[in-house]
Amino acid sequence: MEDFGPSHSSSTKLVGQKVDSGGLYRLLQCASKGDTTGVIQELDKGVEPNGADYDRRTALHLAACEGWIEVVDLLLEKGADVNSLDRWGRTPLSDAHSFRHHEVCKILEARGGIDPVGMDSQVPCFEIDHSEVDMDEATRIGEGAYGEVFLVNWRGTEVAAKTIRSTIASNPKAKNTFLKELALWQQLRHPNIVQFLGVLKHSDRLIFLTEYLRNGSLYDILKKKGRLDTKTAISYALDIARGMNYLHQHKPHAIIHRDLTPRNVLQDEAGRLKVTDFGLSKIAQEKDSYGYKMTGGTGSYRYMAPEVYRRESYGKSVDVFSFALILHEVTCVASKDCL
Ligand SMILES: Nc1ncnc2c1ncn2[C@@H]1O[C@H](COP(=O)(O)OP(=O)(O)OP(=O)(O)O)[C@@H](O)[C@H]1O
Repeated sequence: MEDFGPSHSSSTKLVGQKVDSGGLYRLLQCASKGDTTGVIQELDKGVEPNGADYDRRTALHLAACEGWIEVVDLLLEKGADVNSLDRWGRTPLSDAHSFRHHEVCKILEARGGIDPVGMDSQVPCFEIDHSEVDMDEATRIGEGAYGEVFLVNWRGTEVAAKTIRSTIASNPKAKNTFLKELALWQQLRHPNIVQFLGVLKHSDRLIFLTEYLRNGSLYDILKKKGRLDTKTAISYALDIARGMNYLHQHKPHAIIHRDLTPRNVLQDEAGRLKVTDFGLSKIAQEKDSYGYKMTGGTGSYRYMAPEVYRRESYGKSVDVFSFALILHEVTCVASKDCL
């Protein structure tokens, strides 16, 4: 996907002021793709190097996350703040540490970079003490195939707490697979991927926290609005494509979503779409052994490539199939009847 135009130019909240949001988004996109020429172009146009997206992620965070040495050097040269904090309290060095980009770590450290989250960024799955979240005060948001979702308060921020059904959590093999998927999710950082925050430890239930997206799912949006206008549809398509591209480009192995549906695409306050729940469907596909229902009950079969339910392939093509169907629906047919 080559178009790096603004996601939602009129509604997006940006930390960097005095620039059009399109310029800032292009800078962020170029930084995350290692496009040095694009970064220079945007900075030359006057885009502020410390501008940030809604999650307060700067171009330096994104370049450090991906290990783009040249872009990191360039941004620092142009005045990027080496210790800017994103919404999760992470600096560019925290991200470079997490992804083991040693050269980038050295560059950032030489410029005074610090990593406030320290070893937390290295652990396979960030554990949060259950006493930090009062589940008795939780507000139920909804329910999916794996369990209920609640709105809770964690460290002064509203976050989503996803509880996993006891039928799954009590099965050691299923629980283990779940934790492995969460450990992978914990490593991911992208503006179009829902941010995983951690697993509650010492809890009698399996509960994990993610960022809370107050506008709900694309499913809710389509149900309410029906077919979208072209501009919105393109902007949504780009958001999903960027998130999916990030998953598919993941090294050393591509991450295949397997359950990309409008219900698994959520919208933040700024109007940006983020993909969630990737990889977790792998567990549901082993439904027979764990005895719980497949997500198809809420509409997943509709978006599922034939090779998945024939259990022939779980490659990138299955996500492309789902993506194409979602695109078709948001641009052509989305109506209350088809959802
Ligand atoms: N991070 C979140 N922020 C806000 N709402 C959320 C979040 N995660 C899930 N939800 C809402 O909670 C409900 C249940 O979500 P969940 O992911 O458990 O199931 P689902 O995706 O709807 O269905 P399935 O599990 O069958 O795919 C949905 O309505 C979704 O919009």
